[in-house]
Amino acid sequence: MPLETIIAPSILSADFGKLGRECIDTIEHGADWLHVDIMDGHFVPNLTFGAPVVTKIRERVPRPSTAMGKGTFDCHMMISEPHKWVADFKKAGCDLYCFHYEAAISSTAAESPEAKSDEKTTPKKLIKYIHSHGMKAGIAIKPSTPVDVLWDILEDSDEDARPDMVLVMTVEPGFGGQSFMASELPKVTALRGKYPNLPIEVDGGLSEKTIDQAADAGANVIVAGSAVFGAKDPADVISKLRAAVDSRRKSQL
Ligand SMILES: O=C(CO)[C@@H](O)[C@H](O)COP(=O)(O)O
Repeated sequence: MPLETIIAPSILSADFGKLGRECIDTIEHGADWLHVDIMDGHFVPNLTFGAPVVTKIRERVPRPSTAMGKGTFDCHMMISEPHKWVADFKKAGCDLYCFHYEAAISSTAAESPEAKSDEKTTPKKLIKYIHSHGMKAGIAIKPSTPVDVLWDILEDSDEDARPDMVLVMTVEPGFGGQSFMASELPKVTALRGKYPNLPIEVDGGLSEKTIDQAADAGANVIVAGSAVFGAKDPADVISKLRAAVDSRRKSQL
C-alpha cells in the first residue's frame, strides 16, 4: 500500500483558551492527525501540558477508526523521562507516542530506579513498552543527532522493537514559529532511501514556502503549527500542504 500523506497541525500554535474547539475545527478543516506537543521545561526550555489536557481534547475529537487514521493523536513527548508517562498517555487517548531518542538514552532515564527494574529505557525497550500499551511508537531526533543512530533500531530483528514512525526535527524543539532548517533534510532523504514504506514526519517551520523541499526529501507526515493556526483560511493551507506532498510523492513512485 502506498504511503499516505498525513497533515498533522501542531496544537502548540492553537489558542489554548479554546483548545477543544480549535482541535475539532482543525480536524473538520481537513487535518488527518493532531500533533500534540508535550513539553516538560527540562528536555526543552518550554512547558505545555500533560495527560489531563489530552484527556479533555480526546473527549471532543472522535477517535481514529483505523490505526494511524483520521483523528490520531500524535503525541510528541519532548520530555526527559518518556518511559514514565506511557500508561497515563494511553489512558488519556494518545494513539502514537513519539519519544526523543536523546531522552531515552540519557543517563537520567537510564539511572532512574524505575527504569532499572522494569527495563523500559533504551529506545528499543521503550518502543516495546509503548506497543505493549496498544499505542504506535514514534522516535524523534533533534537537529544535533545524526540519523545513523536510528539504523540499528530500525533494523532490529524483533518487529515489536522497531518504531512505527520516525520524526526528524527541522527546528530545535521547544517553540513554534521558528525558521525551517533545510540542513536536516538529508536525514529524511537517507531514511526514505532505505525505507520506502516508513512514515517519516518532519516538524518545525513547515509552510507553503518550505513544503516542497520536505516532500522532495521524502517526508509524508507533515507537522505545521503557525502555518495552519495563524492562517485566515486553515482549510486552504492544509489542502495546499497535502497537494504539494501528494504531487511530489506521485512523481517519486
Ligand atoms: O515541536 C514543535 C516545536 O518544538 C513543533 O511542533 C512546533 O510547534 C511547530 O510549529 P511551527 O514551526 O510549525 O510553527
